Amino acid sequence: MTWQDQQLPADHPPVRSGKVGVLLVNLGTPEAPTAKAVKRYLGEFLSDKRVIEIPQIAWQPILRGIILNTRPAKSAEAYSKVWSDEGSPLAAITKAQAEAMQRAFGDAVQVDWAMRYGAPSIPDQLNALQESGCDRILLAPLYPQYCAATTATVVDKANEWLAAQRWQPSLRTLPPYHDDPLYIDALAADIDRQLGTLDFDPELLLMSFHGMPARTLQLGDPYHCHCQKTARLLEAKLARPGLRFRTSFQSRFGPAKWLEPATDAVLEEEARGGTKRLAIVAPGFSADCLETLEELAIQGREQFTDAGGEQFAALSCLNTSDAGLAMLEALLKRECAGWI
Ligand SMILES: C=CC1=C(C)c2cc3[nH]c(cc4nc(cc5[nH]c(cc1n2)c(C)c5CCC(=O)O)C(CCC(=O)O)=C4C)c(C)c3C=C
Ligand SMILES: [Fe+2]
Ligand SMILES: [Fe+2]
Repeated sequence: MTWQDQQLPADHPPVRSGKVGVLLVNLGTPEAPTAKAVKRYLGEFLSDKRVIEIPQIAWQPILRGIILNTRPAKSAEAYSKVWSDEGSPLAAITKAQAEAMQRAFGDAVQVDWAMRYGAPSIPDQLNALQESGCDRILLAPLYPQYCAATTATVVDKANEWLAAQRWQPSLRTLPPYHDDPLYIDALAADIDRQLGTLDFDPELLLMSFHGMPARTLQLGDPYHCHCQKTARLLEAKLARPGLRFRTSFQSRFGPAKWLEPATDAVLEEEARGGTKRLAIVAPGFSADCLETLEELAIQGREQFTDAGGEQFAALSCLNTSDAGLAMLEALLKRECAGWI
């Protein structure tokens, strides 16, 4: 018998049950498609030093004086076009992914989800996991391609929380999975399935990844290389006669040079060059969100057809597809080796 098995005094803090926790994390999203909610969200997101890598003393006046007074209204309008009954697509899909993983793992593991910016926050969800008895937690940033602006800031936030704990749980982090056969095979299967439902045969499959400032490549961020490797492996897996592939980077922000080619420029160039039928996919996004549902599916279609393109399809992200959930379950279970 250990001392923990004996009668505990009434003022004794709770003793943990030795459960495993899994926390799925994605970027974050506003609470509502309103300028006020978007302003709060962008204020937190764009104040992150991992996202905007210029000295805060120079950046904060630009952010508070210009960006947060102009961008929220425009972004809120875009969000309102994709908002669902369950709220922001990014949050709703991440929640559904966590619920599916909870069913797959069963009672021995507690699965939850968090947003890096906005709610539910990483510290709140880590507290909840710990309170429900988890002493081992797998932190899973749902970014296949590692990027300091996404993956690293999730780990930073969790470490900040960890630093404030007397009794820390053991923490593991899901590594980037940009070239993992589980991921490439899931993408290929789901893209193949979706291409089979189209009423046209695309000439081009454009693989669009979220952009980053070009200088982050020189600074040693592997993001660009991870995207290129995903694209190369996916192309090899999906190759078929008559289908060309291209890779591009979307969602440019600010005046600095970003990774190229830009998705909007490629859509226009392809249409002007005579491509009539195009499908676009965003393999770097685990869940559909503003950047895929509005920027690609709505604006992208307009850019392509305005420049002479005729048929356009924006494919869904892995979301809660069979292939996507099976991949996620396999990745997470592998990372929990020795724990469950
Ligand atoms: C998938 C990886 C992502 C990287 C890399 C990334 C870098 C990055 N993003 C911005 C600025 C914005 N991104 C916004 C939305 C957004 N970004 C990602 C993912 C990555 N961003 C997602 C999943 C989303 C969608 C969120 C949603 O609510 O659906 C936005 C907000 C929308 C807007 O106002 O346009 C901004 C701003 C920077 C500056 C950056 C790297 C430096
Ligand atoms: Fe972004
Ligand atoms: Fe590279």
